[in-house]
Amino acid sequence: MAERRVIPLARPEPRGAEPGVSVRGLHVARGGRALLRGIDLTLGGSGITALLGPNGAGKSLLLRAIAGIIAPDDGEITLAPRLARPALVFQKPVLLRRTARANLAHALKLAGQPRAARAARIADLLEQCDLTQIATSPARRLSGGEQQRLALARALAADPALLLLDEPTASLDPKATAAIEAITLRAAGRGVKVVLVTHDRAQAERLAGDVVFLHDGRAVEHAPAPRFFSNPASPEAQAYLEGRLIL
Ligand SMILES: Nc1ncnc2c1ncn2[C@@H]1O[C@H](COP(=O)(O)OP(=O)(O)OP(=O)(O)O)[C@@H](O)[C@H]1O
Repeated sequence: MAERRVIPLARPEPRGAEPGVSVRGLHVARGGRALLRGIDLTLGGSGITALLGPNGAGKSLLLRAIAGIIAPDDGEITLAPRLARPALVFQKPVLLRRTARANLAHALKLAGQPRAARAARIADLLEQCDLTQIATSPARRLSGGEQQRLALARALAADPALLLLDEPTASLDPKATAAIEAITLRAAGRGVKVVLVTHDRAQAERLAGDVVFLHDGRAVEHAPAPRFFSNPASPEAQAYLEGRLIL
């Protein structure tokens, strides 16, 4: 009989041994400028990894490359088969100009979910993301936080094993941020691998099991979060964590 898993609310620890995302010699250039410059990384198949670093470091580009929506100029990215269909959530939610429920119905249809199963799944997603009360509201009338919860619900519709979040709370207030963080932690608790781009060091401390610090197109450091925050190894990360500009 299948074992039922209890969903922990605490920060999930990375299971380091299980490979998830492998990035080898990744280079991305645009307009003759090298933007990602030889990134080598191995991320575990579960837990939350934060991509942290100053503006322009290359965090979003790396996330998009992992998502497969930008092509490397050199190098390769390999996803474990289980993670092969990632879902991506942007800072500014991209939603259909229809109700919250219709947005989820559309996502489920795209995910190939049989029509008969959709209603129950929509109810589940609305519940998970605290959207049940506003299911019939037009998405464009929702607050920023509600729209982002809907974007997350839509991303979760296809039951992805890899969730890629690009600054999902950057324009949200603390309460809305807390709601997004809770959904993220619950997803990770169910075994979804999360890669989170954030500017917010405190958010990385709250959520992440491991941190990749990027600077100037390079992954300068990759460490377990407690070690990264208490004892960063690279001068760049030390400067960043002390609030100094890295020139
Ligand atoms: N399509 C593009 N063409 C030219 N330059 C680009 C393109 N996309 C990104 N860049 C540049 O690549 C660098 C890295 O961008 P990226 O968005 O990945 O940074 P980031 O670390 O996510 O920064 P931020 O936190 O400000 O979003 C920046 O200097 C950016 O201006």
